[in-house]
Amino acid sequence: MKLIVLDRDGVINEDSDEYVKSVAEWIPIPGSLQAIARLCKAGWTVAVATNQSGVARGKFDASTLSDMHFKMQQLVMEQGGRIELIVHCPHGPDDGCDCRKPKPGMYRSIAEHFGLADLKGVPVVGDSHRDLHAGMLLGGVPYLVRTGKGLRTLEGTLPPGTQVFDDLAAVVDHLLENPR
Ligand SMILES: O=P(O)(O)OC[C@@H](O)[C@H]1O[C@@H](OP(=O)(O)O)[C@@H](O)[C@@H](O)[C@@H]1O
Ligand SMILES: [Mg+2]
Ligand SMILES: [Zn+2]
Repeated sequence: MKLIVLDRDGVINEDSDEYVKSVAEWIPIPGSLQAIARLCKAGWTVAVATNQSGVARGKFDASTLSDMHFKMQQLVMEQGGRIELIVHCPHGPDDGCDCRKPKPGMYRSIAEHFGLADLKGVPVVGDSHRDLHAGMLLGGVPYLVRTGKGLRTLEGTLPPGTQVFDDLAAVVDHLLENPR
């Protein structure tokens, strides 16, 4: 199957160092919703894996997060696409969970959801090193975008084989122009 796993904040929507705390603060990055729809129309299955420590930090609650994801899904569907699965980690850095990136728990759950043993060859798109590292632990192919925290991430060492693009739309252009 043509599966892709996207980070949320800084890839699909604008990120904030103050956390994205409300539906109103959830603002799509130009071209990202259309990019997801283009993938879907080309037969791709789109999943999202997102750290949401803002829940553990008390910045917003699970219901608000769910409302943000309803908005994201609705806006993608308005473009003719659909996000098949959204997995999030609500925990904080000190909670010792298995799902907070860079741990691979969310990516493992996504693979299991689709009946896959791993994510070998699956593009994993993120704006932070932890997104790429977590996806690669399951065999994912790393793509960094310059949106969100991507430019900051570029200042550090990237995982080997990481391909860098300006934004999600550019990643999708590349994937659709180079069918595997
Ligand atoms: O990029 P994804 O995984 O979709 O979501 C990241 C967000 O949950 C937040 O992650 C936080 O990291 P800490 O959780 O505080 O380390 C900070 O980087 C925030 O600026 C950011 O909005
Ligand atoms: Mg991010
Ligand atoms: Zn977690």
